[in-house]
Amino acid sequence: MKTVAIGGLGAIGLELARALDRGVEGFRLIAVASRDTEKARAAVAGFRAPPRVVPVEALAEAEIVIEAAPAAAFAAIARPAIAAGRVLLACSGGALMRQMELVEEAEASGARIIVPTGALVGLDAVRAAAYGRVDSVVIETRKPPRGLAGAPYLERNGISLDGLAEAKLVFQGNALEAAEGFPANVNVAAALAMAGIGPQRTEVRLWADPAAERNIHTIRVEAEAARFSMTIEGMPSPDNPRTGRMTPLSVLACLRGLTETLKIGS
Ligand SMILES: NC(=O)C1=CN([C@@H]2O[C@H](COP(=O)(O)OP(=O)(O)OC[C@H]3O[C@@H](n4cnc5c(N)ncnc54)[C@H](OP(=O)(O)O)[C@@H]3O)[C@@H](O)[C@H]2O)C=CC1
Ligand SMILES: O=C([O-])CC(=O)C(=O)O
Repeated sequence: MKTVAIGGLGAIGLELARALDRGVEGFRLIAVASRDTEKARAAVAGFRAPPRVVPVEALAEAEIVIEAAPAAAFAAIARPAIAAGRVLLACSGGALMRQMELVEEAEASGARIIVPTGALVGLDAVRAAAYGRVDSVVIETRKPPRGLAGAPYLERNGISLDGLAEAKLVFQGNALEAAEGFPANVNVAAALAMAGIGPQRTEVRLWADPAAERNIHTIRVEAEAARFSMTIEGMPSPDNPRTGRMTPLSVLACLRGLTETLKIGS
């Protein structure tokens, strides 16, 4: 049995905690941390085996630490886990991409940092293609306006999405600029950039679309070995419209992949 701890109990973290409590072969949830300790206690109170509610630094007691908190809380969860040489599953890929010195720290401590595919599709193909020449990687994301509300880039540039009548291209730039401007929205772009040709060369286009009922991500890759495009239309989570329901499922698949005898896909 590998021990697991979760930092953040929102749309992703609570789903994962519930799934682990129902039983995921080979893994046992021992601790959780969140911003509001009382809320966290109440959330896990009815569990079959309630995990301890601990401060974020104590999550590193577990062999596997799942980070599922806002980007601003990423380092507080990641650093102790990395220092203790743990396996860190990081949902806030954009935050990681902006603090890549953590990867060097992990190398020194023997920790591993794993970014699940999350709400995206096709990172296996992107990683494989990146062993050869890749000419371009583009991601186009389309979300209902409520899934983008409050992003720092929109506020800084005075872009209002209220009463939007048709789809609007709200951002075009590289993955680093996107992660800075939309920390709660473009973790998929960050994961794509880290899987492929890096944040400077990965192009991001972000649309607010009042007709969209799903979070739609299309990637287009031009590489020497292959040209491919893939689209995923994720159902927004009922708890947080910015986050797709695929994300906790992807983290579960990633977790199982750490130990399963037969593992399909890279
Ligand atoms: N890789 C991917 O494909 C995707 C990644 N994400 C990213 O994953 C992360 C989690 O997303 P999601 O579950 O939707 O987010 P939510 O906003 O639904 O939940 C975040 C949770 O973190 C808690 N929290 C807030 N501050 C802290 C803190 N300082 N320390 C510990 N916990 C804290 C919140 O507590 P409280 O409720 O008390 O505030 C809440 O329980 C985000 O960074 C998001 O952008 C999201 C979607 C897809
Ligand atoms: O869930 C999604 O569609 C993607 C998302 O929010 C992110 O990348 O942060």
